[in-house]
Amino acid sequence: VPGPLLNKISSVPLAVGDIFLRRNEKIFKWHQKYGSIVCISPNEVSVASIDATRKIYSTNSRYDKSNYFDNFKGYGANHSIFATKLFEEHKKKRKLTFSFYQASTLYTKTFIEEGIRLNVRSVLEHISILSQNTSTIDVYSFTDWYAFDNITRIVLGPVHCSHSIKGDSEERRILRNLKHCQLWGPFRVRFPWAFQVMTFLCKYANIGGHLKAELELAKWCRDRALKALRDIKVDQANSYSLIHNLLSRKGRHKQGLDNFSLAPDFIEAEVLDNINAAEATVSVTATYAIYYLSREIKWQTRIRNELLQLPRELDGLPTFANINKAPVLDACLMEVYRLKPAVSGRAERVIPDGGRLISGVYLPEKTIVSTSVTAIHHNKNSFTILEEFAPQQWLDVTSHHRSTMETHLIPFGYGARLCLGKPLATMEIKLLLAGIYLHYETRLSKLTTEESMKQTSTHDAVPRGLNCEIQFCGLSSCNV
Ligand code: HEM
Repeated sequence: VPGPLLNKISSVPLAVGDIFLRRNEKIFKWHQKYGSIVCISPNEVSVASIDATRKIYSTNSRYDKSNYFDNFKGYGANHSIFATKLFEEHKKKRKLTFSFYQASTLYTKTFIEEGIRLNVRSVLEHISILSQNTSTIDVYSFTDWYAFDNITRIVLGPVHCSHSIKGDSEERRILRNLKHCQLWGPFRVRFPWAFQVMTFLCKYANIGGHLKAELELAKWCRDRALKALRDIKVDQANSYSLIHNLLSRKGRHKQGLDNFSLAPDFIEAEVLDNINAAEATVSVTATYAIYYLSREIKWQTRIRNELLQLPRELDGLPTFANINKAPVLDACLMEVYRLKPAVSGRAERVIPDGGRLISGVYLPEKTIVSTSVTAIHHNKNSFTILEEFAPQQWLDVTSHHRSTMETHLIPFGYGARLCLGKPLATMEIKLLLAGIYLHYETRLSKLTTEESMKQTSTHDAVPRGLNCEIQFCGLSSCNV
């Protein structure tokens, strides 16, 4: 396999990339130098073509996930859908929540849209109050609360969900600590023992409280899930939530599923995993969207003009069905997905028995392979503008070229394990951006720099500065 000689005999170069949170950048540079398949570490290979991606991730290929996903075991031995490594076991489990998260379900349940719209209103109130007293607002905080409140409502139901946008709370503290914890994630994965020792020492020195954030979130989720499980009446038609959905399947032996997968332990693991999967990714993406739009005012103006043409509901927002069809907003989001995919780059799979031929190179069984999302998103045969935020390339394009671009846009993964939350994430982000840009013009604060917004290769690819200060100007006072 092509690649730097050192990578073939030592994992140090990749480990350095991990520790300095630059894994994705490093792998992309190796691709630029050595081509579409590179050795990134002994027994680890990265690919940068859609053909290879299809071979690795498609349903027919049946590759298992790597041991990296053991880091996401929910509680003890319980593997959620995301963390289940074996192809066949995953296939069975995925059926449990697949239909719940499909666009055809989510986009037709008024309960879901209503809940998200309420949270958009809460964000707008938060901005309105803060902008009277401060000149800039940290967008990365409220997008985080927003994403958390949305997913907890969908997973736990309206009674047991969080309300972190509404006021300072235990949840806000946990979320703040989780962000800091992200920066330690790659170190924890590389050196689990060193991380444990560090956590132990920090506990005694009474510092580094954020290192426990994942445990705190797990406890929070378990407490709420247990309450929700106790309170839910399965026959109650209007208690729509993931927990309700999983419980109402229990005992029905639908689709030949094993009973074990519906044990309360599995449900708890799934609750934690879905909350984890949805909170940071949506928040990071929405934050980068507001960042780019604040840098390029002309695009927020175009979004606003487009939204102003749409009929509004009583809460002042157009329906999601209409917002979702707005082309400029869509093009801007596509560019954010392309430039700042909220993923670690570690969608690792294991080459099955007998080995496989990938990109013309034979890879022996048990080799770990993954696609470099950064390399695919910077493919010059698919995208005309590579480095800049360029929504126009999604608008001024033939349908044939657009479909090539869409094939090369993979922030939600690919194939058999494509993100289950893609429709939900898109709905949340578009409704939030519509709410903000119908009421405010946003500008970059001097505190927000390219350096502070540099994307790290942490599990959810957070911005290095862990905040994003933005100026909000109410439209009437801005004369927009
Ligand atoms: C912009 C936001 C999001 C991004 C960029 C994103 C990205 C991803 C990616 C890349 C994967 C595949 C990982 C792999 O193949 O190893 C994935 C899986 C998953 N995501 Fe998301 N995600 C987002 C939002 C969400 C939301 C809102 C949910 C809500 C529940 C969610 C739930 C899941 C689940 C359950 C899986 C596991 C699917 C499986 O293994 O079958 N994600 N996500």
